Amino acid sequence: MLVVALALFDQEGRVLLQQRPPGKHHGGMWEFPGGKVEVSEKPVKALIREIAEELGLELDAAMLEPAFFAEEGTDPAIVLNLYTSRQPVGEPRALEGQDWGWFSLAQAAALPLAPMDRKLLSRFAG
Ligand SMILES: Nc1nc2c([nH]c(=O)n2[C@H]2C[C@H](O)[C@@H](COP(=O)(O)OP(=O)(O)OP(=O)(O)O)O2)c(=O)[nH]1
Repeated sequence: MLVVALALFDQEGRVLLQQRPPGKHHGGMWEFPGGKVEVSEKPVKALIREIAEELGLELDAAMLEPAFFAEEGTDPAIVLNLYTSRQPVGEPRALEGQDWGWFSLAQAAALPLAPMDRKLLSRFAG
């Protein structure tokens, strides 16, 4: 299964993270926004769709830079492709009622993160 997610940075170098709803897989843990790529869907299009659904932000493919990936599990194996964007995108709105925020990399690392998101975050910290 392919999942796409976005590390969106603001002008202060903080990254946007959101909290997974309670009751879902990894409920209550923090993650980069994104979601599953549908069959026959181009991954970058899936990411643009998910960001619009979750945060009300209209992104353009040209704003998205492929960054890192992580993988875990079997049956199904999950591959998470992370993109970055550092361009101003307007004010996010939590359209699915989720908590979200801008975090420095140190603040982000102190949150309870979903496992693949933690691995990906550590790539930015160098
Ligand atoms: N971001 C993230 N997702 C993970 C991790 N481990 C893991 O199994 N997943 C799964 C949970 C979800 O099935 C999927 C992420 O896609 P999603 O955000 O659209 O999932 P969802 O829970 O909203 O949707 P659903 O499973 O209820 O259909 O990847 C992880 O470490 N980080």
